[in-house]
Amino acid sequence: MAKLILLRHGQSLWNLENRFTGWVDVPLTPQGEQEAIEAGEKIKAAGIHIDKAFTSVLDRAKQTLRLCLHAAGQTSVPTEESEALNERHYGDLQGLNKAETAAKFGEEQVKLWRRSYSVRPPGGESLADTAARALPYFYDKILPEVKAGKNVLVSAHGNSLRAIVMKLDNLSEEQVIDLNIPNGVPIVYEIDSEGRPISKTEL
Ligand SMILES: O=C(O)[C@@H](CO)OP(=O)(O)O
Repeated sequence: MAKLILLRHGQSLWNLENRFTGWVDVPLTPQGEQEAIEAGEKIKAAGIHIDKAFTSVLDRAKQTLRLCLHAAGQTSVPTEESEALNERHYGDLQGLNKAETAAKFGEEQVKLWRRSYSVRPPGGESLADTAARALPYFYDKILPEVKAGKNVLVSAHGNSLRAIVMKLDNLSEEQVIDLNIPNGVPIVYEIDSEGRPISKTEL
């Protein structure tokens, strides 16, 4: 059965500095590079051959994909990139420190901005907004490849992947609040020819 592998980029500079990142193009840290390499080593150890890859247009996802595929020994995988897979746009919060923002606006408000389905951070996208551009791309471009039997790797972001996992795992708006996607951990779904997830494992 074909595999869909979802991979959040490795630790970025602003993950390390605890700053809202969104569409700001920050690089991976050395730890983030190592996480991407280890993700590739795990894919290799699992004997998974990647037929097709997708990434956002942001450097941290592209860097993660490149390091991962190199470590997996698979450097000539056809790849498509799209803004549709970008991180949620964090609007006016981009660049601000998350702890300082919570101290200013309150923990509850910041949790709503960060993890709720429909609350928009000021000037930015809610998870629902992110889903509204990530999911059409997922269903039009990514899932058809998997349904056709290809193993597909998607390198993207905490919130664009939350939107996809919410659908695949059939999570409610309440359940998605507690969904966090870890950096650099390949999440492997087996998908049948109808596009239905049959199993889910983390490498
Ligand atoms: O800052 C961001 O862009 C994202 C991912 O790091 O943050 P959050 O944890 O709030 O989804």
